[in-house]
Amino acid sequence: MTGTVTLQSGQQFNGTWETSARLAKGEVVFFTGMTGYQEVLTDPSYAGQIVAFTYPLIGQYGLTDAASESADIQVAGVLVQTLAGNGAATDLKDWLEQSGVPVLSDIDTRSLVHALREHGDQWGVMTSEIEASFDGDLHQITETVSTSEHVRHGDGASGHIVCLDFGVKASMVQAMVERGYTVTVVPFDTTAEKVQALAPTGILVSNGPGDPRDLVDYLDNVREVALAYPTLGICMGHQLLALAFGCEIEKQTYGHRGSNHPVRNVQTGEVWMTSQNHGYVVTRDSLEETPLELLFENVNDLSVEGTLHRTAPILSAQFHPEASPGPKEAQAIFDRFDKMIQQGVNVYA
Ligand SMILES: NC(=O)CC[C@H](N)C(=O)O
Repeated sequence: MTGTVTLQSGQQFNGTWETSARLAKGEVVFFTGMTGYQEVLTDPSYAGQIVAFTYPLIGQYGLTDAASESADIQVAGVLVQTLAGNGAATDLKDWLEQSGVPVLSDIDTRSLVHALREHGDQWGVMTSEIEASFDGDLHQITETVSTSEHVRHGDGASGHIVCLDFGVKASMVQAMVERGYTVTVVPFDTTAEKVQALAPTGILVSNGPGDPRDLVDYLDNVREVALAYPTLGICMGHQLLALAFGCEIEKQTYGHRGSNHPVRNVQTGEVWMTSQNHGYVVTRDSLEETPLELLFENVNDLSVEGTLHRTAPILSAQFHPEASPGPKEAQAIFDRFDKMIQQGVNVYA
């Protein structure tokens, strides 16, 4: 059966409709990593987006429990050149079918990515044999991906990290559990008072889907919590900390989504190859006259990749140090956070 993805620019790409769900709407973005489709599909940061994979063969190494970043597939739809079955019980197509996620294969992903790079990431509709309009828009979906209750991970004695969950990836929590921490994941809107009642020694402000500017109502709370304890913000968490301390955010023409984005530490000159997944960025000029200073920059486009608070132990990264998928060399961020916590600053202590 044939199917089509139509971009808001009017461009259409035809392919083979692979699953029974007939319709998907969402922002169409592209991921450039050669591997990691399971991690991408289950990363809550992609919730509501239609993801095009630029690597032409997707599904060929099956699925493993350990590679899922959350319990379910999060993306709204999938665009691939070749959907490869692996002939085993862990078949990507079967899983997408069971999850009700529409998939188009035989898409000319190279042309599609050219279109997105020219016109920008944009709203799109995937359909087969039905008419569909472009109604709807990207809305804030944090509530749908954040935990509704406190969830504890690990029981390490290094300290207690409270994670404000804007759509956290499992491997981000795991990175701190591996460093001997107990991590409690709490709803994104948990007040500073309730966070304090959990007696944290550090705060993790997580990744997540959507436009951080839609979360203005929560910025005062994020700032209050961050100023009280050593804090690490990753991706959405980094963007929210930046907004909370007075920086500005803009939408990129097309996001950074892949496993080979080079990032330079401007203090040491060291360059890491990083995993990334974002469509918004902190504007570099807006750092001036805020308490945040630039710590990391993107080697390709010089965009802001991370900050340090000038006086408080607050560290943030636009990239994903937990990788999953991608190279692990930026894991040093978690070691630095560990060190910040061990040096210990807690305004309530
Ligand atoms: N991975 C993330 O946390 C993404 C943050 C934000 N939704 C963006 O696209 O920029």
